[in-house]
Amino acid sequence: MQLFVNDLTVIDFSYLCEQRGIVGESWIVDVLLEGCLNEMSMVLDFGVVKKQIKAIIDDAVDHKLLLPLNSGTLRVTQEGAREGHEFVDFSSKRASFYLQSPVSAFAGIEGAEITIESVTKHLTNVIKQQLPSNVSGLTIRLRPEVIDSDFYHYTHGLKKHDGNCQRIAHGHRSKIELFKDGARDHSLENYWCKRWQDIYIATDSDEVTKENIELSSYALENVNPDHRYFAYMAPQGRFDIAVESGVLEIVDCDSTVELLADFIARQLKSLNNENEITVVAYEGVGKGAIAHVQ
Ligand SMILES: Nc1nc2c(c(=O)[nH]1)N=C([C@H](O)[C@H](O)COP(=O)(O)OP(=O)(O)OP(=O)(O)O)CN2
Repeated sequence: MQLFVNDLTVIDFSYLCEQRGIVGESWIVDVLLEGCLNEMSMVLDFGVVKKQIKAIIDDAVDHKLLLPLNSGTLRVTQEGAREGHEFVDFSSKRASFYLQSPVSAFAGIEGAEITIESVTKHLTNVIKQQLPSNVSGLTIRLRPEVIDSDFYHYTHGLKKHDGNCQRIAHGHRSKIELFKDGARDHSLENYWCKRWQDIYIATDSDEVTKENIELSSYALENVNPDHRYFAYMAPQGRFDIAVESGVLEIVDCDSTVELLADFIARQLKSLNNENEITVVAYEGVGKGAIAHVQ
């Protein structure tokens, strides 16, 4: 007997890519289970699938930075890091990135690159270990949202969030809808999606000097004048990141979707003073914020 739950959850995360650098991503998760019926005449209670399997998936990859463990340009070390923290150093064709975070903010994935296949394999292995004995088969399907307009991938961290969004390098794949005097403007959307393609969004008040950043000794020897430094303490621990300016947008606000919508609206208003601007900004799949400027 087979049992399915489509749209079980959305995983919002970032990953390191040798070509693209740091990439924010959102994938919808569908689950198919196979097995014989238990004493309740069920393969597995939907309640268990929706709570426990979702929790296993969240714990494994949601709001984390996924590390391609076999990439030749990745270095991971705990030497010199705070207790329970880790340093991650990575170089890509676009830029190099250096981080310190609590270990729980990272997830190592086998392979030289992060793909739907490598993450599916990772999740399948983790979930299989925790299934009851009557469940013999598990198929995980990960898929990006179908979007018929422009979208961007961004990475950020929310230091004031009391959950996993405080992690300094998690991200989203998000669409955006922009309106000038009530009319949709696809060329403006295209401009913002190019500007924020594979971008790291940092808050100006989190910027620190090189003297105050905590990174690996390798990172401190290899940063270049183009790197900017961001760090904060949050309930889970200390977070640090060095990002090159070519892949960075520094905003004058927290990077909640409300304030990103407002940031874009303010920028557009300054260039289109006569027009009423509306920004519908998504954070991942099916949720977001709307900002209006008259
Ligand atoms: N009002 C807002 N709430 C939250 C924001 C935000 O910008 N405005 N942002 C976040 C995080 O950035 C987070 O990445 C998004 O969280 P979400 O996917 O909703 O988190 P969960 O994993 O807890 O939700 P699931 O339904 O389990 O996917 C958080 N909140």
